[in-house]
Amino acid sequence: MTIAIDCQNLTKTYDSDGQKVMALTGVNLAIHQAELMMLVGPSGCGKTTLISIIAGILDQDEGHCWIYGQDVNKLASRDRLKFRAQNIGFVFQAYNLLPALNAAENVAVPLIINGMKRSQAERKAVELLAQVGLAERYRSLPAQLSGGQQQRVAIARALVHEPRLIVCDEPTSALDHQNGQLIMQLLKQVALQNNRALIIVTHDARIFSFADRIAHMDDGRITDIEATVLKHPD
Ligand SMILES: Nc1ncnc2c1ncn2[C@@H]1O[C@H](COP(=O)(O)OP(=O)(O)OP(=O)(O)O)[C@@H](O)[C@H]1O
Repeated sequence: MTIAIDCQNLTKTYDSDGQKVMALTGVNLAIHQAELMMLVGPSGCGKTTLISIIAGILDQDEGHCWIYGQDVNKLASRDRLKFRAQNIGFVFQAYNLLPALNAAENVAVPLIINGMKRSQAERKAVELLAQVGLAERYRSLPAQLSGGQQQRVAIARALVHEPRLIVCDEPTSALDHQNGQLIMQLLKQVALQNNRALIIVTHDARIFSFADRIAHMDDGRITDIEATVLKHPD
């Protein structure tokens, strides 16, 4: 199996009002191509910090993280932005939609950043919104959508440019069972496509069965990695 993401000995300390907070204390984690890895653990154990480093949004203090062979930390900031825009889709816990743009315009952003013409990008965005069950709502502003609908827009935005790596922080937290299953089927289908990889932070036990492996985290490190026994019927 070919490795997509290789984290070695990652450490990260935050400075919080003069106090040092050790968020990662030496994380080693490898994720294979075509794999869906879930990351679970108690609040504050470092999950968001780890996936932010993997996604190139945050710098580690020590250690290395190779994404498809590229040590993103070593790239100059312009090249890093380009690498991220082309290769990584990120679903934030707080969705981070742009409030002045409607759903289709929000989803089109990664395509436009990567150089696609606006009209073509918005057409593709509408197609993806239909896949997440929002065909009728593409003209709505984020404020006109429910939390679950905003979450689905954020997921469509993370997938639209077909990135090789998709990183999701609690992607089903605002979704009911039916929409949670729909989104996981879509994410799983995407992850299994040639050479992609997917990492999902979640507390949602209803979706554990979609994982290929589950990494358990505690106190800033990975404590255990289990291959899932239960496979989803789909
Ligand atoms: N910007 C920051 N400044 C200071 N401390 C931070 C910052 N971000 C995170 N921390 C601290 O680092 C530790 C790890 O936080 P992190 O958000 O990675 O945990 P988490 O496992 O994702 O938590 P949750 O499940 O609650 O989202 C926590 O102790 C947190 O308080």
